[in-house]
This record gives sequence, C-alpha cells and structure tokens, in this order.
Amino acid sequence: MSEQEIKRGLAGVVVDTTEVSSVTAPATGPSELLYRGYPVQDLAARCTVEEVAHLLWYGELPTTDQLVAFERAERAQRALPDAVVAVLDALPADAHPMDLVRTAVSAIGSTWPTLAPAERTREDDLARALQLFAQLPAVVARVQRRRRGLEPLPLRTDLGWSAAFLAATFGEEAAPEVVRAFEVSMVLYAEHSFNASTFTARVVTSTLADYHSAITAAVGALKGPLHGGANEAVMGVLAEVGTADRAAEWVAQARAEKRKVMGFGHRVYKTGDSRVPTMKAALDVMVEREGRRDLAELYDAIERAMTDATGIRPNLDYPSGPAYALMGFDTEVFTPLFVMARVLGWTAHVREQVEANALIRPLSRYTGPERRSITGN
Ligand SMILES: CC(=O)SCCNC(=O)CCNC(=O)[C@H](O)C(C)(C)COP(=O)(O)OP(=O)(O)OC[C@H]1O[C@@H](n2cnc3c(N)ncnc32)[C@H](O)[C@@H]1OP(=O)(O)O
Ligand SMILES: O=C([O-])CC(=O)C(=O)O
Repeated sequence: MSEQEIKRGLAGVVVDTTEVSSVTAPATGPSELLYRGYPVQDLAARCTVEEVAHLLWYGELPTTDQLVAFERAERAQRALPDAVVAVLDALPADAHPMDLVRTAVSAIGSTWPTLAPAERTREDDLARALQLFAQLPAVVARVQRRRRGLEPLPLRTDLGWSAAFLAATFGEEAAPEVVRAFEVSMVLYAEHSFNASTFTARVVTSTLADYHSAITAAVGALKGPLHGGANEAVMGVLAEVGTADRAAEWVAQARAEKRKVMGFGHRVYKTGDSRVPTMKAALDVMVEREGRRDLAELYDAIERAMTDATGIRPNLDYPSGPAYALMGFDTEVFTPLFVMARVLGWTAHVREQVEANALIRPLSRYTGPERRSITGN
C-alpha cells in the first residue's frame, strides 16, 4: 500500500462517476463542458438560470408547464427568514462578503429540522436546494447594499431570478443587456464537475452530515483564491498592471518572482477554459455599454502577455471579474455572485452523493518520526 503513487491534490485521479456534467479537456484541441449532455454555450445563449437549475436538479430542461411551476415556487421563497436577517445584521458590516454568505447559508440551515439519515428524502433535499437558490440573491443584495450604507430592498416577484437580484442590489431595473450578461455568467458558473468546492460538498455529504453543513463547507472552499476567490483577485491583477503598455513587463516580473497570475491556469483545462469565449462576449457587451475600451485593452494585453510568456490561458474568473466590476458590484462581492450560481451544482452533486453514498476517506503515507517512547518527565 505504501508503495502506491501519491497524486498530490488528487490531480488526474477519477474518484467517482457523475451524471451532472462532463468536462472534456484533450491535450490538444478545444475543451468542452456539458451540463447533463447540453453544451454550456448553448445553455448560456438560450436558457434562463431557472431553466438550468431545473436541468441540473431534475436531469431535463423544463417543459413550459414545469417552468411556470418552478418559477412560481422559486419566487414564493425569495424573502429571507427573520432569523437569517437578524444573524446577518448582527455581523460586522465590514466583514468579508464571503464570510457573511457562508454564515447566512448556515443560518438558513438552522431553520430546517435535522433529519436522521433514514428520514432524508429527495423531495426534502430539493426543497432545501430551491430555498437556497431563491434566497441567496436576497443575501448577496443585502450584503452589497449594506457595504454602501443602503437599506435592503425586497426581492421583486414579478421579475426573473437575475433581474430581481439586480433590481434589489442597485435599486432600479437593470437594462436587458445587463441582465443577459449577468445571466450568462450565472449559467457558466453553475456547475463544473468535481471542482474543489463541489468535492467538499460531496465529502461532507458522504459522512451523512446534514444538507446545509455540506453547502456551508462548499462556500468555504470556494472562497480561496485558487478557486472562486480568483474572480475577486483578478481585479488586483488589473489594478497592478494599470495600463496595457505595462502588461508584458508586469508578466515577466510576476514570472521572475514565481507569482501566480490570478484568473489564469486550470487544473483540468490546459488548452483553454471552454467557458471563456462566452463570458468574454458578455464582458464585451459591458465594455461597450460603459465606454471602457481602456479596460478591454488592458484585459487583452495581459492575456496576450501571459500566453506569449507561459502559454497559460485564462479561466472563467478572468472575464467574469471585470464584467462584474462594470455591472457595478464591489470587488469583494464577486465570489458571492459565484456562490449564487454554483449552489445549483453543489446541490445536484449532494443529491447524487446521497443516492449512491460511500464515505470519502482516502489514505495518507506517514512521513513523521518513527515509533518512539516517552522518556523522562
Ligand atoms: C473557476 C475556477 O475556480 S478556475 C481557477 C481559478 N484560480 C486561479 O485563477 C488561480 C491562479 N491559477 C492557479 O493557481 C493554477 O492554475 C490552478 C490552481 C488553478 C491550477 O493549478 P494546478 O493544476 O495545481 O497546476 P500548478 O499550480 O501545479 O501549475 C502548473 C505550472 O503552471 C504554473 N501556473 C499555473 N497557473 C499559473 C498562473 N495562474 N500564473 C502563473 N503560473 C501558473 C505553475 O506555476 C506551475 O509551474 P511549474 O511547473 O513551473 O511549477
Ligand atoms: O473545475 C475547477 O477546478 C475550477 C473551475 O473551473 C470551476 O469550479 O468552475
């Protein structure tokens, strides 16, 4: 057993099967991401987040009647429970938004009964998933407004999930192209197989722990800058580089210092993240709207400099970060936006784990001191 090859970070290890999504990343040629068989680009172009939620949870895109019922159920649950509002309001206003979101998910969980594992049903799990999907926008909108000293606004129920969130955050209905750009980002962020946060949710679920423990842990895993936190960290890169003409020199310096450039590289995709072109198109819409050619030039220059110097390609966080900035979000709120979408994938995987559970418990190779005795006092 001790002679087994160690795959640090589980790189390249297939640990289970999944029907939720597939990531194909050949050594050469284009990569592909499918949600239950559908290319993510097609879903981003043609579907709402609500339709994608239905697909991820139930395995199929909704019929017209199913969508009406699904939207009605989601809209009915948008208001936060009083207990969750009280918890959020008791936390420091300057706490990192991801800390507030993580605590909110845990607090939402406390409003549900803890079920014995044998009592757990698919219906109950899906009801919890729907509530999280419906209420996370209220949490994030509240957090964003509080950072600006603004009173929270209720989520409107006459608007779709994305439009209602943007209206509750910024106090007015967003233009249709902004809603679409945001919606595209949400569809692209919704699911990505066994990434670190989803795997975290599956590990917690594998112990038969409760639903919200798994999702709370997943939020924690997403916060790190090697994973979801990179969309926030990208803004630091753009700010440091400053202007397009400095990109090549800055990248050379980062390489010399062996610094990771946030928003670039990926554990699975080595020839490019299949989601980037779609998100870049959404960013371009925001750039045109806001008249920010300077930002687009800076973005392109850093990408070119990275590709020329290292061959390392951008991941989804690279275009998402500046797109969210142009939509008007604070940088620290970018990863909570990722949570709002990825909760769909996490909850789909939690259910899959429950339905074919095996405790996730790998082995380690001990490299500490040899067996020894306690001597003296
Ligand atoms: C939605 C998402 O979560 S996507 C990921 C978001 N994360 C980021 O953008 C953070 C920046 N990127 C990274 O740190 C990495 O690319 C990761 C963590 C995402 C994947 O990394 P791994 O698969 O573990 O590869 P690893 O970090 O070992 O990198 C392999 C080589 O490429 C280099 N490399 C990888 N990414 C980067 C980067 N962003 N900047 C500079 N060099 C990089 C590494 O330094 C390493 O070089 P070496 O072999 O000379 O030591
Ligand atoms: O798959 C990964 O490792 C990271 C990622 O791109 C995601 O979670 O969307």
